[in-house]
Amino acid sequence: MTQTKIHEVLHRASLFLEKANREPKVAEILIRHHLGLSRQEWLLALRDPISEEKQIQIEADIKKHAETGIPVQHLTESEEFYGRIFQVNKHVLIPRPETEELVLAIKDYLAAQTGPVRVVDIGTGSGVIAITLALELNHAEVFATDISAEALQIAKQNADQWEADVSFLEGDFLSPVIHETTPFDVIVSNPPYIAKSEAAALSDTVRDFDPELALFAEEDGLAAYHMIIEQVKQLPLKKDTLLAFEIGHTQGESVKKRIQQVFPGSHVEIKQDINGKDRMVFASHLN
Ligand SMILES: C[S@@+](CC[C@H](N)C(=O)[O-])C[C@H]1O[C@@H](n2cnc3c(N)ncnc32)[C@H](O)[C@@H]1O
Repeated sequence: MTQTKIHEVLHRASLFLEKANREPKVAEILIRHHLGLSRQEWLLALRDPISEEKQIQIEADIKKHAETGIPVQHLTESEEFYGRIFQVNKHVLIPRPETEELVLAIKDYLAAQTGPVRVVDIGTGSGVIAITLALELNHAEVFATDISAEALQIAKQNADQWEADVSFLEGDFLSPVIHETTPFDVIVSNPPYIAKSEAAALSDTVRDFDPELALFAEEDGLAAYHMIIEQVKQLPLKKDTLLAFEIGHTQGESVKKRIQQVFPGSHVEIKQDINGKDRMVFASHLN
């Protein structure tokens, strides 16, 4: 009897997902996960036989994903961010590629800085922004807050795994660092920014699986920005302190206007992502 090959399972699973209106690429990710294959090993292994036991496990996950929309990252409990694998679970937002662009833009902003930098990441979730900045910047002192104790637990595990030095603090946006007396160089946040009214239009993969706390905000999705901007006013600031937000693509002008109202004379720039959509707001000269 000829044994089933990996590429045959891939073909079958991809077709199944396509018919279910799901992304066929998920098949490769799940098969690699179950077989413990890296991207490099994958191509070489495609013609290898696969055991019946593994086929059953893979098919069960493919079916679950097709039927419920459960994100592949929840099945593998991991996601790559900025070239590193991070643990994720139902308590944290699955990190998005747009947020990698935010980290890159912050690195660019700090490129000329030679000394140590102080960073606070607000609503850290899985910790990807804080941990990546701690690892990518020279001599960074990094703080990260979240209101979710469960999210902070995952963030701490990720920091331990990557040996990143980050102080994680539980609390409301900037509250845990509000009494700091030394100014931050970077105040960064990818806060919840989706309006509740948009929930129905979201894909089930997002709406039913990312934590509500990570997705939705009042005031048409702007409430978190408003609260954070008010809190920034209470912090000691330097001229080149950067306030960096990830935003929903329609929110740039509203967030910019609010920053300029609270900090007249500030320099505020709306930045686009790789798809040409407004995705970040960077503000400096806040004092
Ligand atoms: C959009 S997620 C971003 C997660 C992570 N920074 C990322 O970019 O993948 C927003 C995060 O803000 C947290 N959050 C929501 N409300 C908060 C609040 N009032 N204070 C602190 N964190 C909050 C959520 O728990 C969630 O982890």
